[in-house]
This record gives sequence, C-alpha cells and structure tokens, in this order.
Amino acid sequence: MSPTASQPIAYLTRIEKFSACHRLHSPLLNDKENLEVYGKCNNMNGHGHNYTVEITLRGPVTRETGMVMNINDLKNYMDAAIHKPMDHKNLDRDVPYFENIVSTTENVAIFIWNNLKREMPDPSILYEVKIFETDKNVVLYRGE
Ligand SMILES: Nc1nc2c(c(=O)[nH]1)N=C([C@H](O)[C@H](O)COP(=O)(O)OP(=O)(O)OP(=O)(O)O)CN2
Ligand SMILES: [Zn+2]
Repeated sequence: MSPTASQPIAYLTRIEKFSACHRLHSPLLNDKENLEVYGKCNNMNGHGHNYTVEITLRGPVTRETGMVMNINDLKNYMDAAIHKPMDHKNLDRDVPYFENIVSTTENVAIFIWNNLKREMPDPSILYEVKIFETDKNVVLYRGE
C-alpha cells in the first residue's frame, strides 16, 4: 500500500552492538604504502572494537499495525546482517567479503547495508546505517 495522508511517514531506529577485530590493510597498496596510510592500524596483530550500529528505516506507519516494521522482525534481520557474520570474528580472516576489501568502518557499513537489503522483505524502507567504531569515529551510509 502506498503512503497517503492517513499513513504518515516515520523513521524507526534500532541500536545493536557487536565486537570484532581487524587490521587495516589494502590489497591495492604495497606494504610501505599500507603502513603510511594506516599507521598503527596496519599492525599485523590487529586490534578490536566494540561497534555500535544504528539501523534506521523510513516508511509509512501502517494503519492496521501502527508500525513501520515490527521491531521483533527488525531484530532478526539485524542479527542475520550483523551478528551472525561479524560478532566475535576477525573481520579480515573470517568474513569472506573482507578478503579483498579493507575493513574500514565505511566498508563495514556498506556490508551491513547490502546484507539488510537481502534480508528485508521490503528493502526500499532501509534508510540509514550508522556505525560508531569508537566513541569518536562515526560513519553514516545511505546506499548512495
Ligand atoms: N576513514 C577511516 N579512517 C580510519 C578508520 C576507518 O574505519 N575509517 N579506522 C581506523 C582504525 O581502525 C582505528 O579504529 C582507529 O582507532 P583509534 O585511532 O584507536 O580510535 P580513536 O580515533 O577513537 O582514538 P584516538 O585516541 O583519538 O586515537 C583508523 N582510521
Ligand atoms: Zn580499527
């Protein structure tokens, strides 16, 4: 059903956390360049983060249910898109997507976006993926 005056548009956000380790290393750069670009984050031993992910949907508030999406369903989609592939994993070694794609927070956001698009029955309502890699480093991705 398309939105009408009786179906206002709302933004629904769910926040989840996951932990993972990684090393910033680009296959498109040589070792010297990798060290120059990524500095301490290029260390062979890697390092870990407690990521916070905010997923926002934008869609009509369905009259019958009063919801953009049932949060219980959103939880399941986020579990499949975020926790199952990445929680307590080494992103570079355990997640095939990052085999040749550097595991920056930008690319983690794109990975989550693509996973959610596959999981959700109506992917058009996915509005934004926001990730806090640390308290100070935040990435927003809107599929552009
Ligand atoms: N554009 C990006 N730049 C950097 C990313 C990234 O994902 N995208 N990631 C890193 C490192 O992985 C690392 O996570 C940065 O962490 P760190 O410097 O320890 O964290 P803070 O900036 O929060 O802490 P400071 O104490 O201020 O250094 C690097 N660059
Ligand atoms: Zn990092």
